[in-house]
Amino acid sequence: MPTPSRIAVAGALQTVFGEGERLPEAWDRDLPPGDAGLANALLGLCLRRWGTLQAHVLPQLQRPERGLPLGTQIALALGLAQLAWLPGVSVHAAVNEAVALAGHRDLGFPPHQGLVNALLRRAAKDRTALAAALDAAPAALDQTPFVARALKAALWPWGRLDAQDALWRRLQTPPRPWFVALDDAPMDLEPAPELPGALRLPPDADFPRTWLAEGHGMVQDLSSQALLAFAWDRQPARILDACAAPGGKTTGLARRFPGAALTALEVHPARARRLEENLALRKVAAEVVVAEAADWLRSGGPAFDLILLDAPCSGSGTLQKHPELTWIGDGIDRARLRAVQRDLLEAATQRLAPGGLLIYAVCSWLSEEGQDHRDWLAGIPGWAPAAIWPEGLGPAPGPVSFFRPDPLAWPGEGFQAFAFTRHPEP
Ligand SMILES: C[S@@+](CC[C@H](N)C(=O)[O-])C[C@H]1O[C@@H](n2cnc3c(N)ncnc32)[C@H](O)[C@@H]1O
Repeated sequence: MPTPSRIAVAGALQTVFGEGERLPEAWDRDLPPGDAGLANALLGLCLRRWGTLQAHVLPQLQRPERGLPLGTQIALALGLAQLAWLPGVSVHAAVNEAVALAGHRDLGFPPHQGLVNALLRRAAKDRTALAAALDAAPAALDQTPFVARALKAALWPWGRLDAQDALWRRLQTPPRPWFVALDDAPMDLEPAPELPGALRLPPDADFPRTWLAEGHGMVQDLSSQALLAFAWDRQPARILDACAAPGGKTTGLARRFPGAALTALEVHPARARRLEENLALRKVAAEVVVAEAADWLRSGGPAFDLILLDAPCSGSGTLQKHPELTWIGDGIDRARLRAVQRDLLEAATQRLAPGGLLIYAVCSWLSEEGQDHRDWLAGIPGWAPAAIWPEGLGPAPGPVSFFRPDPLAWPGEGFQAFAFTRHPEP
């Protein structure tokens, strides 16, 4: 029987390659801490190097043109990744676990247990040579049209299309998370040099699961933390977080504007439950409403002084944290997303108080998900761009009303955010 960490990784790979779905947040939640570390490392390697791993196997098959069932591909990817890149895993464990996985009725393909055994034993004869051969494979094997589009979109505004290889190399390294401390509970974190207030784990420190689970802090990407440091000197009375789960930015808004009445909308009931749990854990007072935001905004009610629209998006800026997007990104219906984003933005304009601030954000590099919506709103009479470039990041490289960090200089997620204010009625 394979260990829980290998079963969890194989299940995650089935989700991505079998069902074409994103991985759920905290996909490793049920694993003990020691197992979760190995599982995350292994899953990251399999996802980042999936194309290379499969290409390595194919020429060794008698009938490569027939390909392999997914269960066999997964067992081989797990075995090869451990042999090549996880020297702490013994040959015995790497091979036997993978063979056992191949024999798993739901996750593997039992008729290929012998094949998996033979291919992995051959690879295990020289682990160094295996790693060298895999590392010498062309980067293109691990890319898809979605990746190519994301890289170009990230670099084009900076006139740096020549830097696609450099950016891809960064995206292929596992990210080190950033944290926000919510109280004084001790935790061995160090200030992140990129942004005042952002924190990082010292190298080799254990992931602070208990500290997070007890609500003393949260993981939040640097770009999201920077967004919440936007320059605005008003104290809003009513704030709406229109797309709120799992509540990272709701928490940030509550901390920044403690006196304001905060409403958090979320369309998916399960995600809304998660939002409520997170807010309760962090002692954030907010009214959580389960509703489709555009409908809810258009259904009438009082205006808000500040609306944050952290819109659903392709996530193209999160490839480093979510390597599975490489393989499912081409299946994302971008036209539908664009339409949803525009609809949400239009609905939000109907509920902003005169003089209020409307912030739109996406963790995507694609212009169609950010810049294009900004250009659209700029053409609507009565709306004016407002500063959003985060205080503490130094001078903005472009308009202060557009937060689009340079991907070659900024280690946070790919991000586009813009702000508009509504002119008071004449
Ligand atoms: C980018 S995530 C928000 C992340 C969140 N702001 C945070 O910082 O933790 C977008 C969220 O909006 C929700 N959502 C998507 N479409 C929505 C809609 N039409 N109305 C309300 N919520 C929506 C998604 O379920 C998802 O939880």
